[in-house]
Amino acid sequence: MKATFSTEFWSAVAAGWASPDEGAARRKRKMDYTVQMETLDGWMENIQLSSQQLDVIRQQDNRMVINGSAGSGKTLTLLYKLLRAMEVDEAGKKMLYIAFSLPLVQDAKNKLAESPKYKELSSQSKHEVQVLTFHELASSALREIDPDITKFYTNQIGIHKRSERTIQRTLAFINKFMSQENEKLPQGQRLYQTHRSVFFTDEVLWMKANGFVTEESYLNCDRIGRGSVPRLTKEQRKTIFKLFQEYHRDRDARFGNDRFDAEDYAIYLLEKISEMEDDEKYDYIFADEMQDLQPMQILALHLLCKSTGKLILAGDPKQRIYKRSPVTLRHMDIDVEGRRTRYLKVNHRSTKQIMRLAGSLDFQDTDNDREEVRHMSLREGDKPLIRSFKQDKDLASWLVKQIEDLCRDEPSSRIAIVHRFDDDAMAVKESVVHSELQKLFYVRNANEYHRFVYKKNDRTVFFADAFSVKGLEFDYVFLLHFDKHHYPHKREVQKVNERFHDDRTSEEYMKDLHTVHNDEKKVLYVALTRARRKVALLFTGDVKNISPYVREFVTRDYEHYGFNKRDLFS
Ligand SMILES: Nc1ncnc2c1ncn2[C@@H]1O[C@H](COP(=O)(O)OP(=O)(O)OP(=O)(O)O)[C@@H](O)[C@H]1O
Repeated sequence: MKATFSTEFWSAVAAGWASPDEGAARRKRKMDYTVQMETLDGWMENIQLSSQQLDVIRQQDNRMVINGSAGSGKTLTLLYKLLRAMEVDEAGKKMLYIAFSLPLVQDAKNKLAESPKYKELSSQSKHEVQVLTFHELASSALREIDPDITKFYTNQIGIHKRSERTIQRTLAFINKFMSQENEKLPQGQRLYQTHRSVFFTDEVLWMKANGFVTEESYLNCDRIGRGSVPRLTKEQRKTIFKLFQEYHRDRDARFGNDRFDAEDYAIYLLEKISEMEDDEKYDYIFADEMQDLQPMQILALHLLCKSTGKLILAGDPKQRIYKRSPVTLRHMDIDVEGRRTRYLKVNHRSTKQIMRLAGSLDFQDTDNDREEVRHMSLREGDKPLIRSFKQDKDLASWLVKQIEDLCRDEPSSRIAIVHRFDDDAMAVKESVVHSELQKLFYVRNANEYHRFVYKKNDRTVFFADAFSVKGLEFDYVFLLHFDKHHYPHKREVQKVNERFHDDRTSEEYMKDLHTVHNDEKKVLYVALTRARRKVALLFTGDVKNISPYVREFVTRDYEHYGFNKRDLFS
């Protein structure tokens, strides 16, 4: 495979997002009446599907989106759709279930393994069923391109978790260019100093995530998701595109079989799909957490379906915690208009009190052009608690006591401490809370989630960052860092401030800052909605240190301790 992306194929993609499945995707919705009266009881233990979930499971469209708030049963419904396809379809079908991360793959596999229906159906070996992350799926295509390739990504890598390898090599490349070549360019094509470093890395990966890998498509694209500063003129875009090509040539020459960036996976998979015969493709693809799949990944899944195949996407735009994109499903010719997009409205995970608090966070979802759908929760519970502590050690001893009590009174409950150290392993290790917890409990990270099987007196707590708890659920969530440095995360605010230097009054600055707040509130929303029974938001310092997002909560919706609610608004 050449370093440059094949112009012919990618121009066709960018021009019309043409799909061989055009006819099939427009096919009329058909209800399968044969099992319409079934309730599918007993397929999974302790699950009685709602009529709305049943309706979605029975729906037969070739392209479908299952939308719904956190905890509304999207994953469950998707798994049931897989089970139902296994039951009703004639033998020999190829079925693929895509989960967002390795822990979620394992979680889906566990749920299937525990399902009496799956046990029955898989023992018949009627179909070929795979459960994979997107990267696991795509790495097989890359192996064909280069059998000597040594390293593979198997997990989804998003904007906040760039691979170090990719960052280092893009930075080295752009820094060399800026110091040696930039000045030699004609004035208009020269890049600004602000185009170096992280800007270039993000631009390259964004281009690949959205399929802007030919000059024409890149020069004409709408740079949604890239912020307004630093500006990039059309002439400068030409420079960036040349660098984009040179970066790949340079990378391939220097890194050989260790050359792929995570965003290349979808691109190469798409090129491979364009050479595939229909019968090599899948009859069914079910993809969860679609809001965080990149456009090229969704396009690859769409094209990886047989012409008569089905692609079912499940997701919640409110939980999108990675970058926005100019490429929509419509651009990709994935027709999910009308009843092909279904909303699950009842929350089966969190209590009314948790959802009320999380639901009052005010953020927009620019991709969600549909009217807001109201959701309801079934269970009542305690109000969330917001609590301040003088110092970390006070917070740690309170937390230890709470967890001690829970381990004694409700030994089978799952407990998570959700932090914002993100990928900073050193910060985790050095944190007072983490070291105090380690003295008394088994502290596990999110990757170990699927391996957690309750044993009496197990004393397990999960200590995980707000990104890696995505898609997981716990009975109790203790959210650390509910302060102004972490919600919004100061790293994200700093990035915007650095881009604008002293000019923090411009409209563009306000727009980019607004985007940061929007994304950070989604991170908080995801973390809060992991809790089934109760959530506590904790911070240290006085009330001035609290996260500004506290003001979006209705004061009667939470208990508080250590500060006065009136001081929040003074
Ligand atoms: N009909 C039901 N009966 C009992 N439990 C249910 C039902 N539907 C969903 N649940 C449970 O509710 C919880 C949330 O379901 P699920 O994980 O499928 O939601 P989700 O919409 O995918 O959530 P998220 O967007 O946060 O990942 C799970 O524990 C699931 O088993």
